[in-house]
Amino acid sequence: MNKSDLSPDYRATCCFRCFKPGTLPARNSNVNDIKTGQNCHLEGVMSKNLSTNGVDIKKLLRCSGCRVVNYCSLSCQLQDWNEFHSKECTYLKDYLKKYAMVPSTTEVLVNRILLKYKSNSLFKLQIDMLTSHLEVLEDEVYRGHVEHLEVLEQGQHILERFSNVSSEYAEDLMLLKRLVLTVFVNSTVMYNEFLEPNGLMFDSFFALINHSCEPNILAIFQDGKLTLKSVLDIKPGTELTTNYEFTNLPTAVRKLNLQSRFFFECQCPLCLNPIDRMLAVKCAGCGTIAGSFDLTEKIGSRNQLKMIGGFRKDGRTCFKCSREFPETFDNISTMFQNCLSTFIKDAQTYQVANRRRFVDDEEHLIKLLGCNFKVLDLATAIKYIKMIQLLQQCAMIPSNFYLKSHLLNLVIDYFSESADQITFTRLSLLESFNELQNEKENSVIRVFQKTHVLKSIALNLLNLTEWLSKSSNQPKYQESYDEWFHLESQAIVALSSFYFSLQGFAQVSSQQSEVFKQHFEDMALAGFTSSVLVLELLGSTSWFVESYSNLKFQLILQKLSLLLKLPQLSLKFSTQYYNDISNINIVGSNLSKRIIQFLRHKNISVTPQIVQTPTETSQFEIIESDHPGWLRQEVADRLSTPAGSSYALLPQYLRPS
Ligand SMILES: C[S@@+](CC[C@H](N)C(=O)[O-])C[C@H]1O[C@@H](n2cnc3c(N)ncnc32)[C@H](O)[C@@H]1O
Repeated sequence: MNKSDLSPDYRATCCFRCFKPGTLPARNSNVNDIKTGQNCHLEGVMSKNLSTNGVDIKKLLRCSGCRVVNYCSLSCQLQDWNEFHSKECTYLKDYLKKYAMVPSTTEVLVNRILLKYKSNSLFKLQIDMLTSHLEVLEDEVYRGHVEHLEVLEQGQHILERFSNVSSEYAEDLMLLKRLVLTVFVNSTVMYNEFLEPNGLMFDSFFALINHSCEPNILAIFQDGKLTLKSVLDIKPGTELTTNYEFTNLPTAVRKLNLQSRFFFECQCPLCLNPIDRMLAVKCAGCGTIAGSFDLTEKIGSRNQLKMIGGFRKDGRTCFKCSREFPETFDNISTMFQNCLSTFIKDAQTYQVANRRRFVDDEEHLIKLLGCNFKVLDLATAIKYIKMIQLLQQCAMIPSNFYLKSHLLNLVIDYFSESADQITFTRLSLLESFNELQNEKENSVIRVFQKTHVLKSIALNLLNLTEWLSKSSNQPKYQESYDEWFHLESQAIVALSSFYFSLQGFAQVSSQQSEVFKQHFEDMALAGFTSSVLVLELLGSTSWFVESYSNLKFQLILQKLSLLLKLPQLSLKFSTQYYNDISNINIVGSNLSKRIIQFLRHKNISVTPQIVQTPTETSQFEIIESDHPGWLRQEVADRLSTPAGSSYALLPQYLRPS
């Protein structure tokens, strides 16, 4: 769940009924218009499987009545027709006609809920029970809360469109308003097997589960079904909690997001802890947290890294185990500060805030900041908010593979002038990759452009693979280094600062630093980081296995060295680099297969380990019942079995201790 996921349109990527991946029908595809006795409109024929670079994706069938929804098969289309679509088809058609655009996924969902609400009394009862926060939003005071503006604006748009399309809706605006809010507060973004978002789900029982930043269950979507997995041992009677917000964001960011989308102040132990574990510096020896950055404090102040007694007086020795930190407290603080400043600069450059007009509105801003930020002048405060937004966007790259697909969306949103100028799906990336292979003949290295992020990344990947195929130093890469860095800077700097502040930096003792330096110089890091970014963006790889922390550290050091204007390091090719690449753990990524093919073609041997996405353990379907208490008890009872070993792929913080 994330507020930015409220309204994307997923219909072009999967079947509207079973969520199997697919692509839109070709515009001039064969039309085979079959009308059944039930007036079901069918357009297109099931085409041969598209096979691009080994990806098999079916072309979808489009309903020729509304031309809005798509299905993978006739059977899905008929099922959907019987349950919902026959009742919404005309409405969607009118909508398309009136607005020359298709309604967002949220709108379609609200419409379906409304239909069921009116025809099913049990469902109506369940919906009426759910939290909508309508009262809060009717309250003038809350309307001034900037963090709710986005939700309010979206809600308002939906209402306007609904009532413009159909007079029926205009008659019952109050109900519609409540349903819209109910959907906002209670719906969940679904993910496909590649962990890419592919729809919005509403389940009146799942909606009863509260949030925790340390949840005990994880919602998984498979084959159109919602499954709950325990991520901790759960004793019968324990309240089930899931995470509405990404749990590995800094506390301040999590809280802001939860407040703005779900209207509550999280009081979980993690949020109440003054130490923000996402911004903590830990001792590599004993794990003691030596300090933690506090985003609520004034930017520009040295006090940003809070001392909490983990360092001895010399500022670089662990209080508990006497291990020496690689840097003094002050240096760490300064470095972190520098990373943050870069964020701010980037944010200004790309005018992220332009998309969030309210940030520039002084009055709103002051309301948003409230008393916590009195110390900030307005200009600093604006910078601060921009930075928070960037953190939100960038902080989610590492460690949690459930975030990758989300990042993908953010990247589209962030880098493109208009989100629909670029379709950043796996398929399009692969296509661009091919396209660029030809372009590469001319040795063009593109400077990063907003609308060309996809191509730039693909090109970087191409550079990387070419680079890998040669054993000598490549001076041209040295020349293009700045461009590469530019391309990656937004995401990578964020990543660096986070990992630097997390375990990465502290894992390196001073004894190791020489070794690292050598290793670091030896690595073709610019290429490396590109490849990681690509793999990460594809959302289908877990990070690494053996080389995990090591490589991550390389990445961090490199970026930090640039930020801190340390001497440029030469970028030499090394066999170590191959080894590291081959250690990447691949979760069925087609792009990864493509890379491997490419590398093999260049006579580079790679033996990736294929790891399956976690599937089997502790799966329980949610079955409709008329009593929510039943759900909790039943599921809690069943989930009391210890979480099994198949959780190895879960993010660390979700693993049973
Ligand atoms: C999906 S609903 C969860 C079910 C809700 N508690 C109910 O009884 O209808 C989301 C809403 O529950 C409340 N909520 C969920 N988790 C919470 C938490 N950890 N602390 C406070 N309120 C929470 C918030 O009001 C939020 O908007």
